[in-house]
Amino acid sequence: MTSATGREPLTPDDFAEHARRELPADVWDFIAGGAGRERTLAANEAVFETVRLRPRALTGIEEPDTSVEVFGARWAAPLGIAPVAYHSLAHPDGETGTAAAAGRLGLPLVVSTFAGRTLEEVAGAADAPLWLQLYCFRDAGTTFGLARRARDSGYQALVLTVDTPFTGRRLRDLRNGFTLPAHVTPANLTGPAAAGSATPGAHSRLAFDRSLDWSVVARLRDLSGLPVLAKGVLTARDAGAAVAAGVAGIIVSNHGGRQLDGVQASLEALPEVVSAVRGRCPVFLDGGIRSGADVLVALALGARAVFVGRPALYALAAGGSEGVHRMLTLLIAELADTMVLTGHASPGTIDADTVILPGHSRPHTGNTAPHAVPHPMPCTDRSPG
Ligand SMILES: Cc1cc2nc3c(=O)[nH]c(=O)nc-3n(C[C@H](O)[C@H](O)[C@H](O)COP(=O)(O)O)c2cc1C
Ligand SMILES: CC(C)CC(=O)C(=O)O
Repeated sequence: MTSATGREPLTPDDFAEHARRELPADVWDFIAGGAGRERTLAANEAVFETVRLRPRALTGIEEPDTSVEVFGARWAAPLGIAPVAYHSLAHPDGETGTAAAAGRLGLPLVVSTFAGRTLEEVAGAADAPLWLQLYCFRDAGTTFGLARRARDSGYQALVLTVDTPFTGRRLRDLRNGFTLPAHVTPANLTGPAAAGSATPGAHSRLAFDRSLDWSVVARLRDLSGLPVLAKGVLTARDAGAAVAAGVAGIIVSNHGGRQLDGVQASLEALPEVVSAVRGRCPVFLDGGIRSGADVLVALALGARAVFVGRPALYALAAGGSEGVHRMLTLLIAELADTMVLTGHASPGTIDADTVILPGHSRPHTGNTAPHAVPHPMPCTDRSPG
């Protein structure tokens, strides 16, 4: 697992560079790409560059405790792996390799509806919490069957993806005529739900249920007995609807810039959602997290924890299960260092005063409660005027 410069990867970007060399060009494009002109994809990472950290001196913290509690389970850090389809595209270890790596470190994995391994196989490989991400199919029996299987094999929550009535216009895939290699199939789908899945974009338009409304949250919760989170919320309005529908948590996400190009970066949307939720459920974030400092910034703006998507596949491509273990270990170590240097012995104290947002020379004062209503995040649009 060495990079182009012959060195061990030290950051998610190093893993990405390695993956780019390993993977066929069309597979790289499927993973790395976004919708439309990829403005939101770029903004997800760029927005973190605009936030400044505030150091603390002589705090006496020797070893910070990075762990957090989520739905009664202890995670080793406020960090998990986002649902990403087909890990076997990146490496034969697939989702079982990712689950084993995350599990060894005490970090959760959200398994995609489009996993290349069965839910039961992944459960057998994991020692840490598993959540199942759900797409809802026109064939409702498929969706509810997945939810029941998740409950029966020990998954701790369902993550309903709410931003994808069909997949966004991903121009790289359209130009490449992308189809999945024959060995990569959705192991948990059978019958009409699986038909045509080798072409993800076209398949989503045929198979996904676009008639859904928020009442599906209660149906999924009642039949599975599991907490249901909504993934893909970016506005106060949708956050309010999600809470009213009874979600146990919200994941602020724009699907890694793969759905509606032009929407806010996830971090930009986070304060609005946190304010609207008013502590009624935990708020999580994915999109653009590429360092331990990024994790801390998201917590400072009100996230309980964050998820990484592409970095998991890049690390898998670079070194299989061991690669994922190394990438996650590096992120936890960076987070721990950043916590010491900003004066936080545990994630619970990381508050809005830990960061300065663009356009501000000082942090907002008077807000020292952890995860309290944070600053508004100004738009990072760099266009003139
Ligand atoms: C290749 C790929 C496949 C994805 N598959 C799914 C999926 O099956 N379900 C889902 O809800 N989100 C899916 N996502 C979105 C991720 O869950 C997540 O929102 C996004 O990757 C986070 O951004 P990041 O890649 O910058 O960390 C996928 C993302 C990628 C890159
Ligand atoms: C197979 C796709 C529907 C997975 C997905 O959500 C994505 O590619 O963003």
